[in-house]
Amino acid sequence: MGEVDPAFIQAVEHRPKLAIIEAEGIPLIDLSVLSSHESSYPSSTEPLVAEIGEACKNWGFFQVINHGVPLEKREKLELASREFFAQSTEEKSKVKRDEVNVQGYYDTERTKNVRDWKEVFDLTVKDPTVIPASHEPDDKELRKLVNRWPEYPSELREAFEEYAKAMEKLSYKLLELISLSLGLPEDRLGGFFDDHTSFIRLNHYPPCPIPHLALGVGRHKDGGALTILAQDDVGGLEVKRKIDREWIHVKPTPNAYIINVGDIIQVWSNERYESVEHRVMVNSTKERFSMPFFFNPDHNVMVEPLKELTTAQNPAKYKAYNWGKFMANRKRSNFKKLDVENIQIYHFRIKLDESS
Ligand SMILES: O=C(O)CCC(=O)C(=O)O
Ligand SMILES: [Fe+2]
Repeated sequence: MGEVDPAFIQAVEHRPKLAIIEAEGIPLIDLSVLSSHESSYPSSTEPLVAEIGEACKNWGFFQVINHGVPLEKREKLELASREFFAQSTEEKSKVKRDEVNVQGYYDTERTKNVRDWKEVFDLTVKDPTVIPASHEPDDKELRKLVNRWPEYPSELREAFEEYAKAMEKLSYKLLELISLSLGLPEDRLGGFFDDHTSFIRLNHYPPCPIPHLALGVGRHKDGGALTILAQDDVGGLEVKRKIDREWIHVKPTPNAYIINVGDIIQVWSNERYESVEHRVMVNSTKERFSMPFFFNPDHNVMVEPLKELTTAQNPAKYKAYNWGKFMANRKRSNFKKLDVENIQIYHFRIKLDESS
């Protein structure tokens, strides 16, 4: 790439600092106590629940080890992803997303209207996945998202399906632990996910000639419930630390998953837990691969603070909003550069004087 498209250039205040400051990182949590039991939570899991609660409250992010996901499943999909992205643009474009079916390959995503230095391939976990056809509140039409499978590598489909199953299992476990950490029954949140709209994004961040000016993904918060991220050993993910709002590097830990609570858990918990801003740095020599699993509820779920977590002294901080419409709105603005601001949960935030 000779001349770099100015659409990639971040505003001065959002440019990354290339020197990595080694600081206290996000918590590392060992899930091995879970493998000794299957369905109910004996008292031996209480310290784990407390640890998860603290991590969600203080960071919104943590890493897990001994999570029960077989390494081989992850490695198979990582390999298939590398093989897919190594093809020519022409080949990859055969499974390119379009305005009707937003699943597939694309290399022009923008975050807050600045282009991201990456290419991605999106696949829904349930195939097909049903979501509203448009973001218009009165439009009741639904649309089926179907996955586009590339011809090469032919192993991608099976690798994806196996990995997605393992991610589903881990996300239900995490959801139970998060419910318990909020003082709720373990099965309080699972019902929102019967027809979940989760998807996996395969990310490829090529080497970048201007790593001090561009980002792999600009600063953002994840809009869904939970994200489970597999990153390779290159590094580049940064999380905004809550205590001082500094960008903190997330050091790769072999075979760990990085978990973060998304906007939906922020709303359900009435802000006991917060969805935290993060971004991805790129570098001039190494390409990087990552695979986030976005755990999202059914499209018809109305997201609002859970009644058990609100009181007269701590009233609901959000009005209810429909997840499917929220998602349809986001997908729309991903696709085209629009002048309007991306939909955000603060658009549903109740101002104090309205609620009193
Ligand atoms: O690649 C990464 O490390 C994170 C990507 C991310 O934050 C996202 O796709 O939402
Ligand atoms: Fe993210």
